[in-house]
Amino acid sequence: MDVSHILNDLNDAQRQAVAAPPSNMLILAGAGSGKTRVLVHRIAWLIQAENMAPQGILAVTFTNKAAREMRERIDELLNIPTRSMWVGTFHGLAHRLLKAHWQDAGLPQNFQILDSDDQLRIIKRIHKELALDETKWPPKQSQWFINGQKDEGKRAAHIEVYGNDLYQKTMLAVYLQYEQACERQGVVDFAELLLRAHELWLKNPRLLAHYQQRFQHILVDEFQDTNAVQYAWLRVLAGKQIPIAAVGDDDQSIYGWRGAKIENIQQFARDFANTQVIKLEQNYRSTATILGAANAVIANNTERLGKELWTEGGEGEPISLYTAFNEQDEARFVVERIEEWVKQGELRAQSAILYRSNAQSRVLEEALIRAGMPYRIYGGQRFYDRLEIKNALAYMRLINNRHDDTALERVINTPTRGIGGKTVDVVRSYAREHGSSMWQALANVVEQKLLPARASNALLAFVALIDSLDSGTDELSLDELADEVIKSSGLIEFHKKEKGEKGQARVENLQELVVAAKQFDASDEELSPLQQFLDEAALDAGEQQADEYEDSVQLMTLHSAKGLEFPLVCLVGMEENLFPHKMSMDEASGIEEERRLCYVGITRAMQKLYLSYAESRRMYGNENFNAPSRFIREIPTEYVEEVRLNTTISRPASYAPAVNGNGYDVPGTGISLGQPVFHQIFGSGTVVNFEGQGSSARVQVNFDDEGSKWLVLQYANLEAL
Ligand SMILES: Nc1ncnc2c1ncn2[C@@H]1O[C@H](COP(=O)(O)OP(=O)(O)OP(=O)(O)O)[C@@H](O)[C@H]1O
Ligand SMILES: [Mg+2]
Repeated sequence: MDVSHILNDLNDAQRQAVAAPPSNMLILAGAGSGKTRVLVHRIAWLIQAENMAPQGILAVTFTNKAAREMRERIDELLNIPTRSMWVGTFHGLAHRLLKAHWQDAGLPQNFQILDSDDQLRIIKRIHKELALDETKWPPKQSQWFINGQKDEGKRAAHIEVYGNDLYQKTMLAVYLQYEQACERQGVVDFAELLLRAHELWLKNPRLLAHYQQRFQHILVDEFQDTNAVQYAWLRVLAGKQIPIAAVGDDDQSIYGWRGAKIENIQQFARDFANTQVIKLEQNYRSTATILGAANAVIANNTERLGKELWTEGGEGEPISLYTAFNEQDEARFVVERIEEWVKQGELRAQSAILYRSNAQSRVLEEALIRAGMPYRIYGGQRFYDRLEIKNALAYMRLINNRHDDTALERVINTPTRGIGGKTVDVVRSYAREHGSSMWQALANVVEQKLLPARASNALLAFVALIDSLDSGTDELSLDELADEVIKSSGLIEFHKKEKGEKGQARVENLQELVVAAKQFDASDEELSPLQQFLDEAALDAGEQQADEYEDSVQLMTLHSAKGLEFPLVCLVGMEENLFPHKMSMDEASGIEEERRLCYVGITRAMQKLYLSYAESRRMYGNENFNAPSRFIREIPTEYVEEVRLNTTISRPASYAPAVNGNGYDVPGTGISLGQPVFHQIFGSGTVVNFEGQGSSARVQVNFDDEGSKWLVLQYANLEAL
């Protein structure tokens, strides 16, 4: 068998890594040096040259998308079926194991994955039951505590409270109740997936032995961001016999806040015998200018293992730096640059806008919409995270498992069907007192006449609805069921009646769910298609969005950009307090993690990089005046060119009479573009456009929940926020 093609297009160091005899290996190298490429070629090599069976390969990637791409690349290189290969994220692989061995893992067969919203909902309820004051004990803090403990491999039973520490005592009480609630409902949160998968090895030596025989090689990408449980899981699985190849870059460790441990890199060579350490030093991704800037920024970090990166690539264009007047101006600038890019015949999909916080996306999205430019948010408000989709899925979850209280609470009165908060309270307390699910409690509460007749009837109607939907599941295909659910539940009618674009979008999303169900490929014969669909929805969380195939600008947070590359990158919001983030500034290690995030951002760019910051920025309803980010100063000036534009926005300081639609202030009204406002009916939103002036002025407001509306200022009674 000719294997030479697997070694083509690799440099010497890469080739050495790809073709090495199977052994423990650590590839430690900077961004764009071909780590992921080496991993893919290594797998192909192991199969073709070392005769390993595809099912002997276990590969861990950082996202589901990366897993799909890895499989495709191997298909291309080898032209053999790779379905039996295990490729996925830690969470995906853990889920697969738990589904296959639910009994050994102590889980119900139809256990559900709990996403972070639903997790918070359960924790809120526990806080209520424990009568914790929400201002003193924010549920988010408990959520953070619980997940942090699980990431460290600790269950409530493992936690010792020292002395009379009120914080620890309280957190432990919440954690204990939370464990019970999850157990009762048969739900598993993200951190739990990993923890259970790890315990599965420890509790079932025979099962472990089975997988140790099956897998002949383990490979891990983005190793610098593995947390304690993930590392322990790998270590136990690998044992002394399975070689493991890990690739990573300590300078790109950006999930410390979620428990990732850079130290795992140093630990690796100690824990895995005869580890061969390979360094890759040539960058193939970026121009010399971009690489020079990235190297200069990261050089300011003290805690580094130390690596060199060089490129044969040319100098390329300078990095452009734009000082925007405010966030609207910044968004407009970025969109114009991308328009220019597209005019030169380039693809939109080759351009990316990267930002530190999700909340920054809205203004950018609005500017893109105004310019009629398709865009896609990668890893942001994902399809399966959208409210209407989660509601529809909750119905399906309830059909699948009546004891899923979280799903029940979500939809019992959505859309409204006369089951008020008080009724739900009665059902909830009943369930709690009797240690039953809410579904069981429903029947008892009605039977024992604990509620007024009207409330009881409403509950009975709800029970009948779910039962009748369920009775159809055997005959209906998955998409027919989804269609039936969105119709019979009243969800689609409800959103149709909602006015504005948002309602329309929600209706479209629900219809899209039926399409998704139709396209769904239920491959596991042992589980019902519904169960598999729900699992996939919860796990994949819509990394694949509806418009994936349309040529669109890519928007994402810096965290989601890891491992990706784009010819054109716009890195926005380069301001102190925003990036580096305010929350990180108290500790040196926090700043270093932000700097690594900046290094990740810069090194995503292949040809051209734009940096921008806004002198004033409205976020979360406040106007902020932040200094330019320190990371800008850390880039040597020789790489940077400042952009000056004739901006059409006049600054309030040098107030000039505004022209319709062009100026900043709406003349004679005290309202300005970009201003957050509140409307009695439509809620909060932002002024994005206007016509006329004074008492005849009309303004266009983008409401957070109600979409965009034109309002006559005089009658709208807008409250400036
Ligand atoms: N020997 C090579 N010849 C040509 N191109 C290469 C070579 N090695 C890598 N590349 C290209 O360089 C780019 C970066 O490679 P890759 O994504 O594997 O780097 P990485 O080290 O995984 O980066 P990151 O740290 O950002 O994940 C890719 O476009 C890849 O195809
Ligand atoms: Mg990579």
